[in-house]
Amino acid sequence: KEKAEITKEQQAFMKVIVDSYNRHQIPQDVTKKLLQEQYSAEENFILLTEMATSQVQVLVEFTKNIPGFLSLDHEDQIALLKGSAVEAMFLRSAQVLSTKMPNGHTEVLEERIRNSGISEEFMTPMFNFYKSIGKLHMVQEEQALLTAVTILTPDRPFVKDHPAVERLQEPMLEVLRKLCALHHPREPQYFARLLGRLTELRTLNHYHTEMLTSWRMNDQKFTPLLCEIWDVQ
Ligand SMILES: Cc1cc(Cl)ccc1OCc1nc2ccc(F)cc2n1[C@H](C(=O)NC1CCCCC1)C1CCCCC1
Repeated sequence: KEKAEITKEQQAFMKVIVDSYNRHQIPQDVTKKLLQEQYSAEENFILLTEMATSQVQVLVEFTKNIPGFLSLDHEDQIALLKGSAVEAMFLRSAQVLSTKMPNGHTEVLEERIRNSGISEEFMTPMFNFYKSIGKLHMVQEEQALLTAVTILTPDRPFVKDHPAVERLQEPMLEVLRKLCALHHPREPQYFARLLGRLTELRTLNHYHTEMLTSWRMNDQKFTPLLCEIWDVQ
């Protein structure tokens, strides 16, 4: 019995993370802009760098609210942020695309993304991921916790104190497991499928530098923050 119930302290814990996630939602201005018109590859690249730059800043604020994060070794805090920022961007992009929109808007958005300047070879893995996230119909709490679980992945490059990160990730996974059972009672494998998406996310991480350098334009410009996060320039 007690295994399934979300305890009082888990509820409090989850509230901190979900409130912070909601406070830091990227305003849907990227979809509004993309729905307005098909921009050139150059304009789209600038839009991406603007959105990505603000998303990283938002991610840092969200991460600071994760209970216990700020008591981790400072270099490990940086390593976790650097190691998860791209995955968090793709996760956020997937969540934006799977948001319910008026009829036909999602199709237009997909079309604009397909013609944005990202080279063809990355479309399939990217949209496969978006579709697989969309099919999960995650509730907000699940989205927030999945983002927190992604950030607190112990085996990122340069993380020294793995056990300390695992100790923070474990309670997060426990609450997420209970949430999945609560919101998807008829899908006992839902939690496992959710975690399976994190594996797909890592493969997208693998492509990201090529996605940027192969963008259909010359001499891409990056903000200093993105040079850190995107391993470019
Ligand atoms: C995240 C990411 C990383 C790399 Cl390397 C390459 C590409 C990419 O995003 C693709 C991508 N998938 C999307 C799905 C829905 C959507 F509304 C926008 C999406 N985007 C790009 C974007 O603005 N993403 C930001 C969304 C908010 C959080 C930070 C990132 C737009 C940029 C303008 C040209 C059309 C693609």
